Formats: sequence, C-alpha cells, structure tokens
Amino acid sequence: MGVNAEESGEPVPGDGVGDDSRHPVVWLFDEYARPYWKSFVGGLTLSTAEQFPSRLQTVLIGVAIDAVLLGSGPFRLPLVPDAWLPTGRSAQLRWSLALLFGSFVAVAVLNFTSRRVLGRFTQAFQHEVRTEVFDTVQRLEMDYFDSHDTGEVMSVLNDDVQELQSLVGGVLARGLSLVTVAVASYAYLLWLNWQLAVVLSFVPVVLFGMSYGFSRWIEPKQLAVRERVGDLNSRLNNNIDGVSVIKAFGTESTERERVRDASRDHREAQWDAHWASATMDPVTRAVSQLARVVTLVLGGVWVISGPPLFFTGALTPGALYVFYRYVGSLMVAMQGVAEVVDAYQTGKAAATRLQGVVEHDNVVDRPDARELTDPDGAVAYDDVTFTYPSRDEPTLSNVSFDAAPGETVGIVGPTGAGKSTVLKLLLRYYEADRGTIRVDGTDVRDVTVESLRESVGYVSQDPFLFYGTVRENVAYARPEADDEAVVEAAKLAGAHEFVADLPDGYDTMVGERGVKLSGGQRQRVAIARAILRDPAILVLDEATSHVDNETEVLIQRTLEELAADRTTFVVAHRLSTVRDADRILVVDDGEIAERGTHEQLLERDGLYANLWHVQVGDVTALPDAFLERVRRGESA
Ligand SMILES: Nc1ncnc2c1ncn2[C@@H]1O[C@H](COP(=O)(O)OP(=O)(O)OP(=O)(O)O)[C@@H](O)[C@H]1O
Repeated sequence: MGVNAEESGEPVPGDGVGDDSRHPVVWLFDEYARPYWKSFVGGLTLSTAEQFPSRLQTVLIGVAIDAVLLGSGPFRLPLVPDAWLPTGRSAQLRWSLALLFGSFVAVAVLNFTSRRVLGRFTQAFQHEVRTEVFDTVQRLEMDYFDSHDTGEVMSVLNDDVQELQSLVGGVLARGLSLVTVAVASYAYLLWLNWQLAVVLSFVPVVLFGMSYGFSRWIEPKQLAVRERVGDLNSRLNNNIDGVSVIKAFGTESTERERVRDASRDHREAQWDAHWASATMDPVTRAVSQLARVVTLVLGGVWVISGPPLFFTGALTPGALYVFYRYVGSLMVAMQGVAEVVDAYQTGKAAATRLQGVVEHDNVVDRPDARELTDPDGAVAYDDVTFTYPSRDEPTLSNVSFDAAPGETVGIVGPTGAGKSTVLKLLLRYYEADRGTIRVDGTDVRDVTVESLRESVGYVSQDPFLFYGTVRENVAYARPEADDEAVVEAAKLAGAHEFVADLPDGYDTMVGERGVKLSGGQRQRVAIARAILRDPAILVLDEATSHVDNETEVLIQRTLEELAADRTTFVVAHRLSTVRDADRILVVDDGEIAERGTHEQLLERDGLYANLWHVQVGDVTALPDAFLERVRRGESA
C-alpha cells in the first residue's frame, strides 16, 4: 500500500496481501507488533530472567544442606569463583540467607515489571490488530461480504483478536520461560551429577514426544471449535437482526431449534477439544510422578549405601534435594509444553483466520492509479459483461451506453434484470469480466477507488442509517457541514418537514439502522445525505420507492434542479419517476433491450410500452406474449 512499514514505523495491514509464504503467527507479529518491539523483547526478557533467581533458591538450599547443615561438602555455587565465597560455616549461612532473600526480592521485582511491560505490549498489539483489521475489513470488496456473514466477521474481530492475549502470555512468554528453565536446570543437574542426569533425561524426552503427538491431535479440533463459534455467532446475529420477521411469521420455535443446532455443534466441537486436553493431562502427570519416584529411590539408595547399579562416585543429600526439586520443575516444564502447544494451536488458528481476512483477494488500486478530481460526470459503458463471483452465468451481457455530463438516465426493467448491478459496477463494488466503464473518458480501473466513490452519491432502495441522530446521518457524507447546509439538504430531499415534527428535530435518535423512522423517511434522510455530498454523479437506486406519490413529485422537482449540473442515474419500477429522464434504458435479462426517451419508447411499443400500460392501468393494450411472461414471473 505504498508506505514502507520499516520507514514509517507504522503497521501496514495490506502489505501482506498475497504473501501467504509467511507463517500466520510470524505474519501477525511482523505486520502489527513492529512499533512495539521494544516492550515485546523487554517483556519476554524480563519474564525469562525471572526464572533464574527462582531456580537459584533450590541451588542455595541444596548447597547449604551439604556445606552448612551437614558440613559434608564444599560451599560452591555455579558460575561463582570459589575465591569469592566465604569459608566459615556461620558466614556461609549468612551468605545463603542473604542470597535467598535477594532472590525473593529479585523474583518479585522481575515478575512485577515483566507483567507490566508484557501486559502493555499485549494491549497495544491487540488494539493495533483490532483497529487495523477492522479497517481492512471495511475496505474489502462486496464479494467478501456476499460470501461471509456478519457473525463470522465479528468472530474474527472479537474472538480471534482476544486469542492474541494467550498467544503472547501463554505461548511466547511461557514457552520461552519453560525452555530456559528446562535447559538451565538440566545443565545444572549435569554439572552436579552427570550420570543421574543422563539416566533421568529419558523422562523429558518421553514427555516432549507425548506433547508433540498431542499437538498434532488437537490442532484440527481447535480449528473446528473456532469455526463453530463463527457459525453460532452468525446464527445469533441473523436472528437478532431479523427479529421482526421472526415475530411476524411466528417462527420462534423454528429459530430456537436452529440456534439449538448451532449451539450443539459448537458444544460438540468444544467437548471434543476439551476431552483431548483432559485426557492428556493425567497421562503426563503420571509420567512426571513416576520420574520423581525413580529419582527418590535411586538417589536415596545412592546417598545411604553408595552408588547403585553401574553408577560411580558420590551423591550428597544436598545434591539429591536439588535433583528431586529440579526433576519436579523439569516435569512441570514439560507438562507446560503441552499447554503451550495447545495455546499455540489456538493462537495459530486465530492468526490464520485474521490473515485470511486481510489477504482476501481485494480490488486494489493499480500501482499507477490516479485521483479522479472534480469530474464533469461523463459516463460510458463499453460492451460490459459481468458475472457475480458466486454465479456461473453472466448477470450483465454486452452493456453499452453513454451519459453526457448533467444528463439524467432512467434505468427500468423487470425484477432481477440487472439494473442495480449496472450501477454497482460504476461504483466498482465488483469488476467487470469484459468491457470498460469510463468516467470522463478514464477507465474506472485506472483511478483510485476512493476518489471514484467520492465522485458518486449513491442512494439505495433500503438505505442504511447509522445509530445516531438525524443530523449525524445527514452530515455523514460531510461531517464538517454546518447546520444550515444540513437543513438545506434535508429541505431539498423533502425531509425537513417530517424531521421538524420529530420530538427532538434534527437531534432525534434514529435507532439502530434507523428503525425509528418509516421506510420513506429513511429514504429521504439518505437522499439528503447524498445531496449534501454534492457529487458529480448521483445514483438513485429505487431511492424513492417507499415514498408516497405526492412526496415523490416534490423530491423529483428538487432532483431535477440538482440533476441539472450532475449526471444522474435513476433506477425505478415506478415509471413515472423516470418519465422525464433524458434517456431511458430498458434492461431485460442482463441486456439493454430498448433505449430512448419516454415518448420514443412508447412509440416503439416494446417492453417499456407494456410496462407503462400496466402502470397506467391500460391492461387491454397488453399483448398476449407479455401477459404470458408476467404469468411465468419474468416481469414486474
Ligand atoms: N451479490 C450477488 N451475488 C450473486 N448474484 C447476485 C448478487 N446480487 C444480485 N445478484 C443476481 O443478479 C441478478 C440481477 O440483480 P440486480 O439486483 O441487479 O437486479 P435488479 O434489476 O436491480 O432487480 P430489482 O428490480 O429487483 O432490484 C439477479 O438475478 C440477482 O439474483
């Protein structure tokens, strides 16, 4: 996306598009954690460093048992020259106590700081991922939203981002500490008594093998859980959104069953994963207990009666204590590996899904795309053919037409003929398979999507209003617009009267999606929003379908004035809406079947003329072929 993440220090989420060679977790950190790398590395270092003073306590006690308590061994500490250490037993006791105390303090300080630093990193990282991935999602093209429902997307933005917490704390910090503990402890055991250390080394190897096998076993189960969560969220979301339809059709019990099914699938997937974890735990525990027993038996015999079996040399009680404690912590570390691997699999699944969203094949600007500045609004379709990604057959075939700046073009035709699709291509919601669409003579693919859409005001049949006030919704297209401009736009859209009658006027909350307004009122607010934007091209896709005839006439008048200096496309079923258009295109089955002015089309006595006769109630004028078509449900 143009900016170099290295140079700017900012994460650039689109950078990874198409780069699927990176491991999802590496990709995630590379894309979003870079600005915070210092706290990331610092936090990991501190949490790893914390392990050393806490391991030192066992060493100190072991040495003190032999040297101070029993007086049977030298007072020696790893990595500390003997010359620095005291020789008298009371001085050694004081040293041991002082070092023990020091290690307690060090553990507390390191624990506090590592949690703080790593916690801050995790929060910042999650925040970055959440906001950047959301930003990417909202830029994804329409085909993504055609094939993914809200619940699925929400689950990625909520649950998967949440998982990152355990990816950092539960996997990276814990994993690194565990490895450090294991390596350092084992190195010390080798130094203390290499023979016993070598014999006991089989246990961690067995435990590690078990953990690895377990991870392979659990991975698909974790993935299934995440997918089921997405399905369940989608179902719940859909039902809450569609609650009025559910009530109207009295389908509460059917919906209850559907939610129950989705929840059951989720429960089963969850149980499957849980059961796998629950099986692994006691098995690893048993192996670890066995290792402790072997250490005690072997070491005890060694201390009391000299080296057993093939062992040679001596083992002191202090060394046995260290062995017993360290073998215990080694086992805990190995058991922890299973949990780390488990958390890693969950984190990896989340990262994979986040990567999947961000790397979704998006309509991106060409490298040399230019800004479309201040266009006159000439629009030309040249032999455009288009197939929806989920369809096999083209929805539009060989569509060609021109609209000069300031012209009003009406688009009519039966339901499902492809009228809205024609205009969605102008907005580049989708890309044409063949042919070219030009604005002011420039191929829309050669300009930036953002500047193209800034030049087009779009009002759909069922416009979406945001939760907020009427004023906020009108000013949405131009937040800096002052009250006067908002009221002016509302007047032009025929909305001012009803807004003034609302309890709080322009400050009235419209409810979620504008539910507190009628369909016609919502449309008028949406038209005001488009007018306020003052675009060169205005697209009204059934924008007045919910408005009564009288209000439509009013809106029509204003739009005529507005349309004078902007190119306007009007899709309408109510033919009176487009009667005065400079040109009318009749779309039938994805093709432009007829074109001309209202009068020309009536004269032609084709599909348009038939649709007109239907609307003016002149049914006797309709030919049998047309009536047959209506009977087959092909016309509206
Ligand atoms: N996102 C989509 N994915 C797949 N097919 C789609 C999609 N949107 C529309 N279609 C199909 O494309 C065809 C044309 O749809 P379009 O919405 O352009 O028709 P229309 O003429 O505007 O219809 P109406 O008058 O009912 O609004 C229809 O068969 C429709 O089912």
